Amino acid sequence: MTEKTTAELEKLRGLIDGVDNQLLHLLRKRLDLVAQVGAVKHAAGLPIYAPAREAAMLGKRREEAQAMGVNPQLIEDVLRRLMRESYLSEKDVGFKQIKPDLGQIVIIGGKGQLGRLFAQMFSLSGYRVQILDKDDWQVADSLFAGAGLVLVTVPIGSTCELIRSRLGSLPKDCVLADLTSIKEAPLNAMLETHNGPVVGLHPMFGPDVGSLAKQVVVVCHGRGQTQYQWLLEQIGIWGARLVEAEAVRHDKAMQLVQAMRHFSSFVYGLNLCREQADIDSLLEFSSPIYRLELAMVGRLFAQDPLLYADIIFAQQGSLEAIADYLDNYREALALLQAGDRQGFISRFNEVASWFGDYAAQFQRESRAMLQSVNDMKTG
Ligand SMILES: O=C(O)C(=O)C[C@]1(C(=O)O)C=C[C@@H](O)C=C1
Repeated sequence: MTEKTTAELEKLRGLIDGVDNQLLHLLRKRLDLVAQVGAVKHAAGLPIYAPAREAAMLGKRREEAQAMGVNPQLIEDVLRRLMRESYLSEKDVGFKQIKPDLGQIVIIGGKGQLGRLFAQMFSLSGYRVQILDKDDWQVADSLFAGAGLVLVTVPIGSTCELIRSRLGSLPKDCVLADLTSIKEAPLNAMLETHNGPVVGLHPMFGPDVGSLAKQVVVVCHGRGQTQYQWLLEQIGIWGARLVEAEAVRHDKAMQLVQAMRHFSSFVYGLNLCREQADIDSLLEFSSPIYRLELAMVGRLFAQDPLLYADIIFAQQGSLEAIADYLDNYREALALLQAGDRQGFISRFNEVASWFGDYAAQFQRESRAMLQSVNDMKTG
């Protein structure tokens, strides 16, 4: 590089540093304003996540960006990242308590990660929360006596047995709910055991989400909705979207969304391990999509095997869904073994037309994800 080039670059980089510093000051200002919005919302009991405001704001900023010769997607990306920060900061002021006159909340299995997250969210909303873990059963009766909600979040394998053997004498108005990732069996166990209000919930996220804004919680109604409506509203205040479903339909979807998905990630990892694949080389040669896939598989093995065993072994139907998957794998492999390129292409087209417009939608969505995977690269 010539001295002139170095000097020019230095000067321009100095100006960029100045602009970035102004951006930082603007960010600080925005965070402070959002903190004030958080306080106003807390007082009024409004949910963190305001989709209509977000859509209007993004639309306006995109238009303004266009007029200024700035890529509209750039301002949208920046604002979406900023709003993620807003969800976290609004959580700091706590949440409006929808049912102040509720007795205490007892979380069975509250020392598990998901249990701890819900305990934190209820505490941030002003409720008195008691954790009942496996060694605490001697105090269970006294905790249940004043309970307005008993929330079960224990491993799937022990959920129904625990409900039937331990929860037969809750106060009549106490809401009984669970967070199990299958719904039919636990819901039936709760309905048979407790005569009061019953609802099944399935949070469709892991315990490391940070904020519940935009996360989905599936709701399977049991009995006495008017008595647990406050719980649904409370979850809405935390920013989550409630999706109502029949337990049977939910469980069927989980065979694909969870059991089959996790099982194939498990086998993918098992295969890499048995092949003694060199992860460093894989990463070095990886395209963004491969890196994303590797991250998705690898993250499974950073977690508790019991959790995944629970999910995969929970339903007989999952075994069938996984067996079907294996059949399709074998059939596709046979095309390869027979050198049947045309057969492969015609299956591909069959699947593409089945996906229809979703294929293009998924391509658009994954493009943004892949770009952020690439942005994360250093060196
Ligand atoms: O305007 C609000 O209601 C806010 O909470 C602020 C804000 C933002 O960061 O701009 C954050 C979250 C909402 O979903 C919408 C907008």
